Parts: sequence; C-alpha cells; structure tokens
Amino acid sequence: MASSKYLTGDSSAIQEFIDRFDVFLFDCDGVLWSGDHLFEGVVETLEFLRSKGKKTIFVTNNSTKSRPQYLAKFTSLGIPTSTEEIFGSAYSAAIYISRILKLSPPKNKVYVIGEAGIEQELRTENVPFIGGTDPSFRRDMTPEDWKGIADGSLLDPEVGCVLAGLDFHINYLKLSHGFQYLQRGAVFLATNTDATFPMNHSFFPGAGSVSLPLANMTGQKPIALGKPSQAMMDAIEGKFQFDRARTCMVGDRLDTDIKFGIEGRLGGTLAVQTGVNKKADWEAEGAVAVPAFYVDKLSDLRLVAE
Ligand SMILES: O=C(O)[C@H](O)[C@H](O)COP(=O)(O)O
Ligand SMILES: [Mg+2]
Repeated sequence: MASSKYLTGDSSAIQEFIDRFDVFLFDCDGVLWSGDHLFEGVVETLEFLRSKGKKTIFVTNNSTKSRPQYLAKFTSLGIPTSTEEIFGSAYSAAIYISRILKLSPPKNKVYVIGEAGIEQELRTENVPFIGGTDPSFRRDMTPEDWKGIADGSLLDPEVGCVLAGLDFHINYLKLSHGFQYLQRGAVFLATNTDATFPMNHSFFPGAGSVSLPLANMTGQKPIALGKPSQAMMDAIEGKFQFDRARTCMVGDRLDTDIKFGIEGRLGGTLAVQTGVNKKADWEAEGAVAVPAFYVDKLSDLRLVAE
C-alpha cells in the first residue's frame, strides 16, 4: 500500500515539498474553513505561497454558492482572491450542461435541487431552469400535488435534465418532482456526491445524501461534475493551462480531493486533518486513496518553512 509523508514540523521536508510545485489546487470546506470559521493561519499561508511565486486556485464541491458569491465569502474572511481563481462544482455543472450536454428544445430546461449557487451559474451560461430556491417548492405536499405530480399536470414538459446539489431545504415535494422527471427520461446530474458536509467542526448531510433518494428510487447513478470527476480537472487545466506534474491538490477528503489529484495524474496530493478524513482513514486497509503528503493543518506549511 502507498505510504504518505508527514510534513508538519519538518522544515526541510516542507521546503522540498513547496519547491516541487508551481500550482496549488485548494479545496475549501475542511481546508480553509469550517462553515464561516476560518482556520488559523490560512491567510498568511496563502500569502507565503504566493510570495514564493506559487499559483493558488480554489476548487470546491460546495454548489450552494456561485463564484461571485464565493468571492464575497473569501473577501469577508480576509482572503485576497478573484473569481478567476475560484472553480466550484456549480460552475462545473453549468458549463457541462451548456457546452457538452447541450439540451435542445423542447426539453432544454433543468430541474434544480439545490441552492442559489447553481441557479446563478446556470444563468451565467444561459441555461433555463426551474425549482432550486423557488419558494413554491419549499412546502408540504397537498392533495393537489399527489394528483398533479402523478398525472403529470403539475410537471413542466420542457424539463430535460435533473441537477442535484447540496440543498438545505430538501423535502418530499422536491424529490417527488425530481423522480417524475427522471422517469420521463431526464438526464440525471449531480454537482457532487459528497456524503457529508463539514460545518462548524461537525458533519451534516452532504450533497450526495441529498440526491441519494433519487438514485435509490430510479436505480440510476447521477453523473457527478465535481471532484473527483476528471471532467472538472480537464476544465480547470483548460482554463489555467498548468503543468500537471508541477501541480498539487490540497484537500481534506480522500474520495473527492485526493482521488481527484491522483486520478488527475497531478505531481502531488496533500491531505490536511482539519476536515473529513484523518491519518487512520488512509492507513486503513482498502483506503479509497492515499495522499502523497499530509499535515495536521494547512498553516503547518508556512510556519516551519520561514
Ligand atoms: O456536501 C457537499 O456539497 C460537500 O460536503 C462540500 O460542499 C464540500 O466542499 P469542498 O470540501 O469540496 O469545498
Ligand atoms: Mg473539503
């Protein structure tokens, strides 16, 4: 089994690690922050890497925010960046639908299960959609719903795709509509399928746990456009033209971030232990992915190197 090199407290190993890469792809939830709590030393560590001429790119599976909404969060937490450096699964899904799937009338609409981030990125790509944050879907089922969903009178005949992401307002009504569209042949997509969502130093249902009922009902697995999807890696590489061998993926989750870097044939992967996975997870027999390097927390990269 592959082994992972521990860097925390080892300045020469950290220096050697940093010298190996020109570009760092940073995961967000569990690496930079937990919810709105910014981890200690993150701003200084990013500045330190940038001062060494390193390129920083933020790659998140969290589809609840669009790139401009993420820019506002980064700015509010004191992290200097631009929408150019931010690549989210909502954006990845929107460009997949508009540039690859290319839905054509009369079934060119997307039924969204998710938050405003997905809606904004679909609008940016001129992809029509229904559902999402529409308040008329945030309620209990009525007798009219049971009848109208079953006979299709309440369904939109122009829906050709169901896109599911992290939805903090998921309910029976939304799932019932989603199922009927999939039964009628709509393409099943997910921004990501993370099982859990790291927040406030604990865990909550992730996007994958939101879309799973639809997968369970239909027996279909959605095409996931976030990490570890290599469609996302190709899109990021296409945008930034980086040398994969000189690029490192930094993440807290084995089955998304680390798998993404390994399957993307990047020069390296670094795991931090401030989010979902810990050392014991990748040392376990049959681990889904083993990071090449690991630290306790992101700011370990900075402290020792100076
Ligand atoms: O459920 C989710 O969507 C994920 O837990 C979450 O969004 C992960 O975000 P990331 O760690 O990729 O920034
Ligand atoms: Mg994460």
